[in-house]
Amino acid sequence: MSTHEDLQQLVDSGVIAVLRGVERDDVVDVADALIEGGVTTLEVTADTPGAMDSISDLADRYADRDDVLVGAGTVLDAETARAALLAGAEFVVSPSTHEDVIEMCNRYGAVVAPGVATPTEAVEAYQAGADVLKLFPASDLGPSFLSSVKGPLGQVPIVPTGGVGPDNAGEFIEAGAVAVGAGGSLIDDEAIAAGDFGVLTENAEELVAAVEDAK
Ligand SMILES: O=C(O)C(=O)C[C@H](O)[C@H](O)COP(=O)(O)O
Repeated sequence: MSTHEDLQQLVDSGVIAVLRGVERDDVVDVADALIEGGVTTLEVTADTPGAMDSISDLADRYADRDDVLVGAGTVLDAETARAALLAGAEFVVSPSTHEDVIEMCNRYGAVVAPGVATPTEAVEAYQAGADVLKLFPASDLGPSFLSSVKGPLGQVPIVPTGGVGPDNAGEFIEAGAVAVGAGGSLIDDEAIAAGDFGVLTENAEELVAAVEDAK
């Protein structure tokens, strides 16, 4: 798919699941459970041991699923971005803005979502070639901050991430977010350790419902 189509799909999906610290042995079960609950955009963070292998496992598993997007998160440099793209990542997310990461993703046609926390950072990242911006840490900044930023910067697609869950996702969408990113409210380490992946499906369903209701 083209960058534009991937971006559209990411936005339409409404929720980006952040898989941080999920072991490679569990990653397919976790992904299957989230997809069953309606979360079809999956970000494996690069600080997770074996992250590139996990990305590759997921990219292979869902190669025939046009509705599933696999990407990399916590990407802080161009080397990590390139490794993620080679492993099969279709999008790259960072908690901060790195021009070399944006450049690398633009070069290979992958969606890139740098992290921003101020209007100046938002404009600079968008100007540098970001496709969508991750507002981070979103729950500390709050929906009203997002709504204020969207006043003058209505053209910039923003995905709030960090502390987002079913209780506040709707407020962020109403404040102008195109989608939300969520880790902690979806991923339950105890449930994963117990092999109870149904909990993740329920978490996904709850978050998707909150986003859909607000759209
Ligand atoms: O480093 C990154 O690229 C990140 O994705 C930062 C956070 O891990 C996410 O923002 C998820 O935060 P929670 O939903 O609060 O778990």
